[in-house]
Amino acid sequence: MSIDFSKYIASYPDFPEPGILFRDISPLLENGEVYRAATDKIVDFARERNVEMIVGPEARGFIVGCPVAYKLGVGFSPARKKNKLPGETIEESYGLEYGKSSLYLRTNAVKPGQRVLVTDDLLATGGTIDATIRLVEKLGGIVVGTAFLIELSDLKGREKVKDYDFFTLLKY
Ligand SMILES: O=P(O)(O)OC[C@H]1O[C@H](OP(=O)(O)OP(=O)(O)O)[C@H](O)[C@@H]1O
Ligand SMILES: Nc1ncnc2[nH]cnc12
Repeated sequence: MSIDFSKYIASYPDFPEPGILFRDISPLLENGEVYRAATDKIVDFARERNVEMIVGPEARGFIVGCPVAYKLGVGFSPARKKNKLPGETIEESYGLEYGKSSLYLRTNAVKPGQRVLVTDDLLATGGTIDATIRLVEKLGGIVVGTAFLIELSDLKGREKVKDYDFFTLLKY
């Protein structure tokens, strides 16, 4: 039976600020069968690319990337926001649909030449995924794919990841 994943995305106008139509993945996550089916699609995408490591940005990139890492038996390293990661880290800053921020990755997170999948829940302007990719590449990792649950096409984030294999479950 094929699942209509769009039925499990909730939309909230003017959240977290006026003018933003927030696409919430919570209903998808709250349904075990649907969360697993969505994860399995990304697992298939990752298997075809011999992924050895997954990196996802805080916070929703963890929700998408961790179950894929578990299923593949590969590692997951979180790209975190300011003052969250101890030890030696590298930093990349980026702009958002709302706001500006920085992401940090442990300098040992990825080995040079490692095949890395970058995951997040949603691609909007592409700032977050671009910063995450830059972190991985700074450490010598090879980004073999980017995977999302949702792409917001109007915001043209796809242009930021045009050089990478791309997977999205849903497009708006
Ligand atoms: O393509 P972009 O324009 O960069 O936007 C997409 C990013 O924005 C959201 O995260 P947010 O920064 O709101 O953080 P959160 O996951 O901690 O809620 C979302 O989870 C993506 O990571
Ligand atoms: N419209 C949106 N909905 C949910 N998360 C987002 N992150 C950036 N833009 C977003």
